[in-house]
Amino acid sequence: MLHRNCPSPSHDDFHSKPSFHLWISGVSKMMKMSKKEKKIFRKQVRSCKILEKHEGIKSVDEASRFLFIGNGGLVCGVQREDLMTIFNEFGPIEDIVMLPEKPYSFVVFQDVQNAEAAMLASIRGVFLQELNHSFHLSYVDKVPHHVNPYESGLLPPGLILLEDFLTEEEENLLMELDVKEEKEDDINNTVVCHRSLKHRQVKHYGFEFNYRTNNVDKDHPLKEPIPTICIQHLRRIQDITGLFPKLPDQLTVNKYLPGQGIPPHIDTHSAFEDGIISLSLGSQIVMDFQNPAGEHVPFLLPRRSALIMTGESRYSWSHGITPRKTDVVPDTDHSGQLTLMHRRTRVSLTFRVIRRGECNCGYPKQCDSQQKYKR
Ligand SMILES: O=C(O)CCC(=O)C(=O)O
Ligand SMILES: [Fe+2]
Repeated sequence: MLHRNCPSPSHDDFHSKPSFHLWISGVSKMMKMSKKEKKIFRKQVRSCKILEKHEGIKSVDEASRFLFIGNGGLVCGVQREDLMTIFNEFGPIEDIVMLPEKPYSFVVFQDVQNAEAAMLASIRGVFLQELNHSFHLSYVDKVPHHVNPYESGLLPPGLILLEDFLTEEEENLLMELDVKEEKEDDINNTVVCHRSLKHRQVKHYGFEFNYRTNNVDKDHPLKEPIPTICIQHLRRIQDITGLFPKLPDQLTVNKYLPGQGIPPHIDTHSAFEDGIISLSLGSQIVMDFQNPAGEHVPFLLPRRSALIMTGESRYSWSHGITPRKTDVVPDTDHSGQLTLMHRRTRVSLTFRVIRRGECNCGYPKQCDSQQKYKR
């Protein structure tokens, strides 16, 4: 089926003839363009030129499964889940390609008919009307090569993931530690310590973590130590890994609603020993790691898994969770395809061993103990 897609203005009759026509969906239906439609068309032409300049990809007249979404990129404030929500209505999506720093993205449908339906809707101007945002759609015959970030082969050294570490029953029991409504008598550090941070809710056991100083007051333990229900799991991690000669004595419970995250950080060296454990309850999430060279590694933490950061991954890579409602993760069918997953409420239990004395790790640049003596 032929569509009048995104002609280059040089051979286009757009400027020469005031009224021109558009082919739609193979139905030989000619549409006289209104002033508004012409404006959209002009923007579409502009978007296509940007596409060709940036990616060397030309729009094509023939309908295809690949849709170029001009004005639909990350720098336009469009999120993957916006595209998913909008375009999923037209049929199953195989891939969404969003490139960092670009004003466009690509939606790959499983079937060409679905792309045609989306194109037709776009011509009718139905997208993002409520957000006062218009997309400029064109067919393309390929999408830019994008490296699957999960297949880069780069992994933070020292990172250990124990999948299916907890049973569903154990997960449910541990969820009881969830950050509940704050109770008046609980919040002044006497029993346990609750805090509502901008991006998530936290609760501490054993020692309070102070987010202003990024450290703990080691001389003032909280009255409530790590709950006994956790100890069997910590012992199991001890057995499996051979690590943790001393069991963790500090626990932070983080509760993330979909859309919430934690900024990239390295847990303060002088506050905690090597070996940081994080149990994921209620939802999988992608944790972003970054090394000092600036290389990013997204790392999927499945629900009911235990993550253990040791050595280089603990001391010199930062970790964080980007605040968003979805994650792009490898498909469970191991096809190498990426798929979009909606986050649910995630409760994480982070267990750490309070450090007594200074840190003398092999990563002085990231070590507050060792930087202190340099000043
Ligand atoms: O939520 C998590 O798994 C990690 C939390 C974390 O990094 C922290 O509290 O320092
Ligand atoms: Fe952390």
